[in-house]
Amino acid sequence: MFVPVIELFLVFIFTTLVGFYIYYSHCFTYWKRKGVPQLNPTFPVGDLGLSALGKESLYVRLQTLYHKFKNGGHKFGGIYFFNGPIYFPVDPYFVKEVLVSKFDHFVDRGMYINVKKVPLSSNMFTMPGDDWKAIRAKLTPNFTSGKIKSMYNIVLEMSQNLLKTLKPLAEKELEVDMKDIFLRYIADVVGTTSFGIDVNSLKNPESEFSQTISKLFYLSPWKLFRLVVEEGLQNPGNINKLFMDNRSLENYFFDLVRDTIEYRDKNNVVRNDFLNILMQLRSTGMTFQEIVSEAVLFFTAGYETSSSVLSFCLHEFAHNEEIQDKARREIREKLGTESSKYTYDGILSLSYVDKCLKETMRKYPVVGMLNRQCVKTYQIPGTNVTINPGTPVIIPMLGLHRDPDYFPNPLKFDPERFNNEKNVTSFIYLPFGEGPRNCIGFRLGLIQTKLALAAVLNDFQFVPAQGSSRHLVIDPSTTSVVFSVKGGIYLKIKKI
Ligand code: HEM
Repeated sequence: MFVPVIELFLVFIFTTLVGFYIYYSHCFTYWKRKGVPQLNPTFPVGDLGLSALGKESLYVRLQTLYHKFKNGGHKFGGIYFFNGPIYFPVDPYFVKEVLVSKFDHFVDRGMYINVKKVPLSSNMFTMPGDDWKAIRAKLTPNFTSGKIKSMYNIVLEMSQNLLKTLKPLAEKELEVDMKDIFLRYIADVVGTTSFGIDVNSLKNPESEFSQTISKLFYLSPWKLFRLVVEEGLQNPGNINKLFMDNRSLENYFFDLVRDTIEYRDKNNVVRNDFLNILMQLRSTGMTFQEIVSEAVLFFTAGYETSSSVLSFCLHEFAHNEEIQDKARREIREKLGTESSKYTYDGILSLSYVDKCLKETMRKYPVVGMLNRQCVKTYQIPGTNVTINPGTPVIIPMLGLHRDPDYFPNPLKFDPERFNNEKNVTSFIYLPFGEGPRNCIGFRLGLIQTKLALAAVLNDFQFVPAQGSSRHLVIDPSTTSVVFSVKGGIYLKIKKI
């Protein structure tokens, strides 16, 4: 009696595994059956290759897939994240279809949201359809150049703190991790504008706020494992759970915002910052939970992105002395040498610095891909193929930005590419995304990076640290959503 039970059990296990394998392999025929070009997905990771094991950056992998489709003469294709199918436009015409022309078919990002279990998971970045439209409409008037200009003094004050932090390091001509310094500068700007508190992480890197946000971006292997089991990785949008499902962070931010709001209400404090704007929106029905979620979003969306752009740009300046000198000349000629007097309009007039930043964001698109989700059956133009609602879409930004057909010699840092903006074909250069769901905070992102660059270039010179590599390489094992470099970005800093 005993032996047949074991045998039966083994047969059951074997049949289940074979059945699962057959089902899983069948998933890899999804695009072929639809008549959409696909590559050679492999069991079990699909098209993710080594990036599934953290041995190649996901953005680099997507860049490889982009070239495989393009070299095969395809303008779009279908890829697989594990066994999940993803629509993958390659040609700018098809990119534009998703982001703008047929935006109503691709309104969502398909991000994980669960307001009850993970309250911070729901915000303007992640919300679907009508909820997103409503919040975007409410918040858009608060990101105009006029509103950002009214926050300029906060940015100016932080830029002066940045100089104070760098001065003693420059006097000793030390090699400094500029990514770390800029993270602290941006934490001070975005933390102050989003939460209305003096963050002070430039002066005090060990502050409670600094410690807490370092947890926001730390992802333990255990969390990743739980995510795989609970949600799967077939949809890139599930990554949102990884970041926002953290009870202690949640408590910290809820307490922080509650205390500040109570204080401001009690003392009639009005400040030119995002928190004030969100507080005013209470009259339109915005709840406390929504206020905290949006404040945390503004912080996270501006923090790693802006500090990465700044450190990448300085890295390029260090390796291109002439470009660094030309940028400094422009700053001093147009704005003088007292950076505490630089004005909002003055910063905007720095056209060469602007080109340098554009070229930085081309070479190192801090968010290496854009994502959307199909919400309405979409027919790919010129074909009978339809994309079904629920299908995720990925736009391979790194592939486009480093495509030699669009940007010859793509690893060369050449701000002159942007001399004539018309030369930069649209829907190829997408550092802030495009269409109705582009980056709402791009003005703040640009002003805080330009001002910091102007201030530090005016006072200091940057040269490569010993042994630093010419072209920054994305850390393959990173779980960060931004283009993240292993070991920081070290530069030697000298007083001028
Ligand atoms: C240099 C700095 C920044 C870069 C490179 C950047 C880049 C991006 C990109 C690529 C997207 C996705 C756009 C798309 O899918 O089409 C995005 C979305 C977004 N960004 Fe930024 N960002 C920056 C700074 C900021 C700042 C400072 C804020 C807020 C204060 C912000 C708030 C947002 C929000 C709320 C969204 C979602 C918009 C929506 O779904 O409606 N960003 N950003």
